[in-house]
Amino acid sequence: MKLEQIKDPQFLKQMNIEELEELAQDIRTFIIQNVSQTGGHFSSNLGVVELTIALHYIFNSPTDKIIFDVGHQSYVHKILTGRAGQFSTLRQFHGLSGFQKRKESIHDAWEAGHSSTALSASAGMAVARDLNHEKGEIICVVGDAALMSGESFEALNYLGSISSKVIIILNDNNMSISKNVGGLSNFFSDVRMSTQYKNARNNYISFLSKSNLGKKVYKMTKKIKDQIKNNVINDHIFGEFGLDYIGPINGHDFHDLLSALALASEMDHSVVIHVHTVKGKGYPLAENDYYGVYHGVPPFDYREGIRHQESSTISWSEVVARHIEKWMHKDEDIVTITPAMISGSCLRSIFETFPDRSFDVGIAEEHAMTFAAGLSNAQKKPFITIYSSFLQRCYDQINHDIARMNLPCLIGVDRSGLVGADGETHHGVFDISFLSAIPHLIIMSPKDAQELKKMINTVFHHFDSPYILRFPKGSTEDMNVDLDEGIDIGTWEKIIFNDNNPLTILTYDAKVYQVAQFLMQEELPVNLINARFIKPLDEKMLDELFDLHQHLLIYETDLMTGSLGSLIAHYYSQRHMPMTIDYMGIDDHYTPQGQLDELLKLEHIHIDDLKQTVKEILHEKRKS
Ligand SMILES: Cc1ncc(C[n+]2csc(CCOP(=O)(O)OP(=O)(O)O)c2C)c(N)n1
Ligand SMILES: CC(=O)[C@@H](O)[C@H](O)COP(=O)(O)O
Ligand SMILES: [Mg+2]
Repeated sequence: MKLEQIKDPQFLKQMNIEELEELAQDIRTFIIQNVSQTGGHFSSNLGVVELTIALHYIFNSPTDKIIFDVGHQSYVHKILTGRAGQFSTLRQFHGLSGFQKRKESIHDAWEAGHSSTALSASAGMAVARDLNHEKGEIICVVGDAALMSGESFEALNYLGSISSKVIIILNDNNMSISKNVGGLSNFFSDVRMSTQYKNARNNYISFLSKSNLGKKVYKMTKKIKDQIKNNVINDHIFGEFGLDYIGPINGHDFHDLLSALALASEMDHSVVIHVHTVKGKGYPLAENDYYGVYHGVPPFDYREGIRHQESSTISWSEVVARHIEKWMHKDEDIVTITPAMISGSCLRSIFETFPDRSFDVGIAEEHAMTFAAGLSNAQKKPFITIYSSFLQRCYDQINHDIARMNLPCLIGVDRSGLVGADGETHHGVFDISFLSAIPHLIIMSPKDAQELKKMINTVFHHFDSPYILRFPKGSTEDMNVDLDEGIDIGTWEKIIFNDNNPLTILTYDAKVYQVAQFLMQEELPVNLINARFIKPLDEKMLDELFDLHQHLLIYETDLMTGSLGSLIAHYYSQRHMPMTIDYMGIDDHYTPQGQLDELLKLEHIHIDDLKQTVKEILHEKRKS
């Protein structure tokens, strides 16, 4: 079938099971061929092909609203709702989003990117529907890992206590990005279909095969309906929450799926349908992918699979992980914690080398942070590595549980700055702003691998405070540093400095190199300071800049409000020290998806924008 011709899911209603199966095959081939070209979320989408088709078969979107938790597995939904033709633009600037997006389609009723929001949102939408006396089901598809996150539990607890109905599809593939963890995941693996439900379902399936299928597929006889209804299981964990439960069912079998969804649509109470699927289904390398290599893929040749590319550079995450691993060999009190990001944070080797001292706590950022606080309180030395954007989840834990008690730890803030294709939900541009307000934190943003390693060394030499170490997505050159080499806390570095230069640029991270290169090439009378500690500020240097009557240009690629520029402005204004300062950074809005270069240009913070600004300031100075 030509998937690009699909306008909306109505066409499904006329199909029989064989046709649905053929469609599933076509969609799988489409995803494998397209996503391997553009890059994007691969295996989660291959796993939900039949499930998504079945959902659109039984329900009527957009009257019925289908919400995908996280949204990284909504590609099949996008194809069935008329967006197959846009897949060549997936996750690109102005292109198709990698998540559900309300402005993209009337079939996208909710949008996310962070995990575990779907149940709470569904509850809100269901209550609003009932208050407005409107019709329509609210259906949310939640992965087994996303379900185990705190917010999902809060919502489950609440849903059982209200009369508004939500249909919850638990998409259980026993995988998070990598293997799923935790007690509940073991419990799910042990759940077997109750014999009673199995019998009732088998009756329904035999009814289906005798019927003419097509549109009638979900019109069950009253007898079969009652038989199944009476066997919806309540003595189950979801029963304890006050929710009905159907399953587990085979998420790649249309008979199973259609019967369970049809039944759920007949019920008048919130119900969980437990669906077993195989993440990566149909692409063997992705089906057997313990570490989540095929979860989110770069462009690759699908005939060969993802190949390791030799490169002269190394990811920032890998630099951090390897150096921490060295420290773990030296100091047995150091422990490593990740909230479900072993693969993205390059922790595989640490987990294999130190199985007793490395902890994947699942998608549980809040727990990860307070767990670290507990370890620190008991004299362990926790290293928690977490993406900047997901750090937003545990603000209170950093503030209340770590910083307030000044518990020593190292928080690695990965993917800080703009991240590119994941877009506005994932850009790590807020962390300086929200962390700089918290007392006791020491915030560091190194310019290269050498400085980063010295910072890690410094943390473990002192281990007296909570330290924040920011590093971006992408790669850098690795550099050798011994474990005893440190750096003075709160000191900045003069990269180019002449007292007579009228202008000083302050920046941090790898931008230091870009700016230095430009200044040296053009031989401009401009100073450059590596403001590698965002907190504490180098007050001695700030005072010196004041004494030298320097005009300052603060160049950031993070949110401007609350960031380094704001901290410096506050420093001078509090002391009544008048300074002329220009600021470059991201304004008060969300940055969309796209390649880094495109986004920097969009935000007017590209190195070319800096060059322009510097020339304008110097021109003004020459005039005056
Ligand atoms: C708050 C938050 N933490 C971490 C992530 C990163 N993340 C995206 S998908 C995913 C795994 C989701 O697993 P599951 O819900 O089981 O869905 P599956 O991919 O297995 O279908 C993780 C950890 C995120 N998006 N949001
Ligand atoms: C959906 C999600 O949150 C993750 O899969 C994220 O896309 C991973 O990002 P990286 O590719 O930067 O690890
Ligand atoms: Mg899963």
